[in-house]
Amino acid sequence: MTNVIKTVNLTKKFKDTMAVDNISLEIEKGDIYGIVGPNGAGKSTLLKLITGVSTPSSGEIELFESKDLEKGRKRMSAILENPTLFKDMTALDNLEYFRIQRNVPERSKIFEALETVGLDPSSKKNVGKYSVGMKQRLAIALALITNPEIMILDEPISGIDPKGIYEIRNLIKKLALENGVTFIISSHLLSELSNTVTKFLVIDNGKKIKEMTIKQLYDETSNHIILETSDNSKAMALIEEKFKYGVSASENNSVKVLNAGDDISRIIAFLVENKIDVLNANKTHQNLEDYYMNLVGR
Ligand SMILES: Nc1ncnc2c1ncn2[C@@H]1O[C@H](COP(=O)(O)OP(=O)(O)OP(=O)(O)O)[C@@H](O)[C@H]1O
Repeated sequence: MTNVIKTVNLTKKFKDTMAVDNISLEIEKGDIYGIVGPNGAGKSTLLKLITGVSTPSSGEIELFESKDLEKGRKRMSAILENPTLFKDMTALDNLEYFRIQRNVPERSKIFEALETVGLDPSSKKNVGKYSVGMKQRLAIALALITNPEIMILDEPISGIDPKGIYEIRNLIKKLALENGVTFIISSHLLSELSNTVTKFLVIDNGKKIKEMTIKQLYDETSNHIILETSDNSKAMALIEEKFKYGVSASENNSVKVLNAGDDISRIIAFLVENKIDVLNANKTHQNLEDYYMNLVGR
């Protein structure tokens, strides 16, 4: 696979603050790459370094496997803060303004972009009357008119209602899958990104805490077992002794066996051999926010 973005020991220091501290990452074509971290973790600064809004104190960036960043950044579009949209103009007129400003010759691009994000080009409604979600879709349309291969969106779904989030999510996935656009999107919440990204990086105090694919996340968080048995106390004692897994009493008169998902059949068979009836046995997910809080600790 082709690396479209690579950073090596990327660092940005502001006086006493290490906003980005030695971050190395590799993002492949078509990835939807999430950057997650609490307030002040360094997410925006990292995005600004990649887009060239800010210059690194040290470290390196490669775009499309090249150090020619000026050329690479022409193939990238970013929405770092709420873009300035003209509130008393329609979506179409806003896009027309930006098309001319950005020297995009084909007028058809603005219709294509509106269609992609699901906004009606013939709408007479001024943008000032748009919901937050519609404004975000328009911002994405605006970023699309230059046909970017990389899109960088700083907190694209904050402040949007669930329906709006659903639409933005599907839009990002569609663009990644059908058009091969590579995304970097940031968020405070792992749960907000987990339905969208293919891979993510958790940062805090500018440092890389954990990088994993979404599959690894689900493997790590879905590996517990919830059991209902005819004798929970005895079941807990036997499982702990035989398998050395952590066990605890769980809600609804059940038993939770930690990180034991791969042994579910052996555990059931063992309990039955020991004359304990297993009434119910399921693998379960750890709450993603709990998992995330364990990683960042705040
Ligand atoms: N221009 C600047 N001058 C001085 N310090 C800065 C500057 N920009 C960011 N910082 C500091 O760098 C750290 C990282 O900030 P950054 O905005 O990148 O975090 P963030 O993860 O995007 O936070 P948030 O989610 O609150 O937007 C913070 O401690 C911030 O105060």
